[in-house]
Amino acid sequence: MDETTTPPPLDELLGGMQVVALPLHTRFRGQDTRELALFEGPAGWTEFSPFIEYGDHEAAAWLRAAIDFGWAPAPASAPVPASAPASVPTRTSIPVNATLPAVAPERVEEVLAHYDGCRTVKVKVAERRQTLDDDVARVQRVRELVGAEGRIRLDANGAWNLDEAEHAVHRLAEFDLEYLEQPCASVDELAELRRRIRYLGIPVAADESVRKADDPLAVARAGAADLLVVKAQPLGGVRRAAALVAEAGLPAVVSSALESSVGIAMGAHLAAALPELPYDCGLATVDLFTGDVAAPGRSLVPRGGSIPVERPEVDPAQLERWKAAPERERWWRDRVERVHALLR
Ligand SMILES: O=C(O)CCC(=O)C1=CC=C[C@@H](O)[C@@H]1C(=O)O
Ligand SMILES: [Mg+2]
Repeated sequence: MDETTTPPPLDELLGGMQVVALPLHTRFRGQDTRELALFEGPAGWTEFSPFIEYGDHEAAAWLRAAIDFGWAPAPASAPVPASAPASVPTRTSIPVNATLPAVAPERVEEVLAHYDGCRTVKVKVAERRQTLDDDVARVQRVRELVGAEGRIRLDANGAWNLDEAEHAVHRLAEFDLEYLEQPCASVDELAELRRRIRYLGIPVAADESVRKADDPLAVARAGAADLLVVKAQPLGGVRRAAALVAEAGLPAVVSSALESSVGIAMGAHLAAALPELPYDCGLATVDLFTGDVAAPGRSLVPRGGSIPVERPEVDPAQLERWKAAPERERWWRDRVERVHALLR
């Protein structure tokens, strides 16, 4: 636990907990609905949303992050660790990318229309039960739509082996790629792929090798990535993630964990605190939902390609509208109780 944020008692956490199930307009990560828990702490609303299949040990970092964002004292009075950059935001808005699930080319235009003014598109590739031809058709359609000035990055979620990744890059390089996110699963494979495709000049980004690793700095130390994708919740919160970026010494892209506007605000505060932000951030994913917990018109969705660095006001009517079923709420209460016990 960050020494500045002692976990509140369990009763205090559970007392104000709200569990919602937000529908997605397009299937993402094999899911049509995103379940998440919200708490209202003294510093404001905060989110705890490890994916359903994650175990308690992995979920502990997500709870630390939620507590840090909802219970940390105001930045001005907080004694932050020397290794962490100031948590006072240095930016007031964050440029963001559109996130395109692995849809058929016919649907690309409709999905991208949700993202107002985004010049960068992250395209999901290497989806199960799809082929490289499907990826090529999707990326080709994106390039047609964004024009020569648009930026295209790909995310394979570690699904390719080394040779598949090398082959895929050869097929997809003609579409002028900004970077390749987690093309292979292991740090060794990333390092070797990076060596093999260096002549193409396409950077390799690490995502799962940071957020799901026992040692999130190992990929940077191994020289296996050109940049890191960092997510506030899995890395234990804004301050811990910012300290990790500083220690890694690599450029970073802040990305969402498919959160409501409350969790996205946590990501926006992380992006605002980083000294350098050379890439658009993956924080536009509220646009993948058909509902949110913020009041209508107040969601953290891009306007003109950016989101503001602010805590959205949570709307009781939206909490009621998207309230999870009672058995799912019980499931989340049990989870919070178990994970809270791990923090002590
Ligand atoms: O980075 C983005 O553009 C959006 C966020 C995003 O892609 C993800 C959010 C949540 C879970 C992940 O499978 C996925 C990712 O792999 O980056
Ligand atoms: Mg990723």
